[in-house]
Amino acid sequence: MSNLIVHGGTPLVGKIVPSANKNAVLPILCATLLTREPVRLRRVPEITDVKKILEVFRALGSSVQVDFARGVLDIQHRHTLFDEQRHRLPEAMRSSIMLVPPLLARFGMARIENDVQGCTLGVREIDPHVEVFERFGGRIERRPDALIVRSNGPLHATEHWLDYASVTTTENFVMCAALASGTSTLMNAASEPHVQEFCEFMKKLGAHIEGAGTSRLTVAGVDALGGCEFTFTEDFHETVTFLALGAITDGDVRVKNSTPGHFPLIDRTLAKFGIHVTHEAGWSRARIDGRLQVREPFTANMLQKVEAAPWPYLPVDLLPIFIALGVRSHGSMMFWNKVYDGAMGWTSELSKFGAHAFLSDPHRLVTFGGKPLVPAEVESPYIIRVAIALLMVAAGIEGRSVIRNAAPIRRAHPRFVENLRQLGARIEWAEVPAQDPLRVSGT
Ligand SMILES: CC(=O)N[C@H]1[C@@H](OP(=O)(O)OP(=O)(O)OC[C@H]2O[C@@H](n3ccc(=O)[nH]c3=O)[C@H](O)[C@@H]2O)O[C@H](CO)[C@@H](O)[C@@H]1O
Ligand SMILES: C=C(OP(=O)(O)O)C(=O)O
Repeated sequence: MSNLIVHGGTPLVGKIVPSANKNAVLPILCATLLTREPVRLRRVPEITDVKKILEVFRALGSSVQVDFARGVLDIQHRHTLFDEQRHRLPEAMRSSIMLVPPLLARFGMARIENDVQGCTLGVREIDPHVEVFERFGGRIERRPDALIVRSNGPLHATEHWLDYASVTTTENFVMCAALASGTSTLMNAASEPHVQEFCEFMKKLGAHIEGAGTSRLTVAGVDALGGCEFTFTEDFHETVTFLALGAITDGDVRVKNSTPGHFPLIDRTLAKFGIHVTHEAGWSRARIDGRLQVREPFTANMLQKVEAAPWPYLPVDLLPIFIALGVRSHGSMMFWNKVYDGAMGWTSELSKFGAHAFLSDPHRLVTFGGKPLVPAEVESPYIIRVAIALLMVAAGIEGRSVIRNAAPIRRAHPRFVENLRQLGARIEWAEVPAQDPLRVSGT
């Protein structure tokens, strides 16, 4: 088990260049399997999810050359073969499901393990994905441990309207449509920055996509996709994380940011806690005047609130980071997770720091911030952004805290601890043997 030991209370100061967004990198890696031509990716982050997908590609016989120090990946799926008996898609990561369209396109069959769940945020359906595969002509076979998807020959174009704007289902739709015969249309498509970045990459491969960044996508199928070079942009999750870490420690952090156009709502949400963000000459900076303070709404008898939902709402993956700010800020704030029904259970851990947070229902939490906080040993669930949120709270409290089970951070953020140390944090990883569940405490 990987724990983080944090000696908090030090203001974080300095400059950070964020890594690439895991949720753009992973679909793009999966999409490379749609082409037999060489692809070069730059700014590839050394994170565990990337390594898992690259292992799969190597096992399939693809050529994979990666230099994480330079962030360069050269990949070519020319002599690639998939054998359903031998090969398994990685479990414990949602992105595995995005290997299905390229496997279907290349080998006419794919297999989805039952555990492609990723972060434990509550129910994460695969039904919208299955519907998309079926719409394109895929046939589904249910087995006890997996679903098998098959297609005879190329997929055929389709029109589809999603129940909700699902990120990975939209990416799967685009991958299926890119090589399907005819023009496909998706309504209620997801439009997150990572979906836009993914569509940009697909266009570089030669896909014909219109409407990226909107809720209506049109994809005209082509016979084959080519190779390309592509450079990942900075991860907005990491940008917000470092800005918020600067604010919660009363420091001054500047973060490189080439896409300030994605930030107006994020900035306004930070302003609700008294944090003022500026974007100048490619760098973002967060400052607080005095102390973290929840801004009172003008409407009488209403709680100030942060609502997270599919883009262009505030991204749900940022909610834990804002909850960390909520327990530090004076005043009350309501957090409303409109996406997941099981993403808030971890908030009971906050009481170990002396924080007051009330879970009203599975979707809504109220923080009563500004209480005196104490260092603590807390347990992170298997949720990347929660491990970070707990670390953020600890970083703002003088004394030694421990975040147990913080390893999920390595799924998305390379050199995270090194980056924090560069800003002045006193933090280190501690590898400890996992506890035996049968061992009674004290024996
Ligand atoms: C690899 C990747 O890109 N993962 C991201 C992707 O996951 P992923 O693509 O799995 O997330 P979805 O957009 O499908 O949403 C996840 C779940 O939320 C529920 N749901 C979602 C939206 C909605 O309007 N109604 C609703 O009920 C559904 O149960 C769904 O299964 O998008 C999520 C939502 O931004 C992020 O948390 C994940 O980090
Ligand atoms: C929930 C996340 O990832 P995944 O969908 O891969 O579990 C995340 O990136 O915060």
